[in-house]
Amino acid sequence: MQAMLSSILDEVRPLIGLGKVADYIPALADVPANQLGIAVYGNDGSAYRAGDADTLFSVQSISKVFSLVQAIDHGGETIWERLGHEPSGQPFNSLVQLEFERGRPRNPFINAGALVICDINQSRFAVPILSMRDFVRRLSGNPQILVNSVVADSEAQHGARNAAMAYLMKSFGNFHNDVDAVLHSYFNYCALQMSCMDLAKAFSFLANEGTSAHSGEQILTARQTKQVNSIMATSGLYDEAGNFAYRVGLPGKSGVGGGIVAVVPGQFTVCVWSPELNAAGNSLAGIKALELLSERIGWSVF
Ligand SMILES: NC(=O)CC[C@H](N)C(=O)O
Repeated sequence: MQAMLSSILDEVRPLIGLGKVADYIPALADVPANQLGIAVYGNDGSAYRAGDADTLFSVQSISKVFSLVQAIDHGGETIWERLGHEPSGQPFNSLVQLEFERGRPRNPFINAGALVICDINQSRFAVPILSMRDFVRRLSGNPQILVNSVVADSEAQHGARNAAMAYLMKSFGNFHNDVDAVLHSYFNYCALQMSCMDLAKAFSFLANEGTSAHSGEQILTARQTKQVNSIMATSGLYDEAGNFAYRVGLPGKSGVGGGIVAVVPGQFTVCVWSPELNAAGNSLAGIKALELLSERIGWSVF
């Protein structure tokens, strides 16, 4: 595995320069584009890493999985009264479908759906940002994980589109808390800083029927785990979810910080990071690395 990860990084490195680092959040535009890392965490506790696997980066939309798991943990099936679990076929920050569908987002991994999930969590936790931080620390086994407030503030200053989605949903009665308060939480969740290894460990319960492979803690039931993985497989990469299924064939979740986490159920989780994105806002070299990995291990969920 170790040799395989190093050779995959060597093969995808030439793609650096062909994508574009996210710049609509100004603090992300400063991230050096030539970084590349990969980490694997096995259900047997084995850990493998190559490249910049321990460098911290902004998790961005990967945090949408943590928010969803918190909401399921509290509300179970009732959360689906507020949003769907269908692919959207639209960019992650699209407003068009939301108007047509009367403020009910297609799924929890596009921004509108994540904002509804954050609204649900806002009603539950006294200090939602601290609850999230502690949850992620527990999931990853790393008590040092922090939010980068420079990134959160930078996004808040350029957050008009997310605010528009939240207000549109409020106009349809599908948003219960103060919009600014929920946006503040959402931007802070997105600005969590983690490494590939932190994220691979944090997602390990999704490869292990709901139980964290490193702590033994049950996070979700096996049935809920199947459900979260299925939404990752159908919507984790927005309007590129079909292409990701076709090329990689694993449940995955991306973020505009350039990270992608993928789950090999029953075996391991993998996180790859390369900051340059393709037109859909997903890591260009990251997708290629995962495609090579799934080919080499000869395994996919399809
Ligand atoms: N796809 C992403 O990672 C988007 C997250 C980003 N914080 C936003 O709301 O636009």
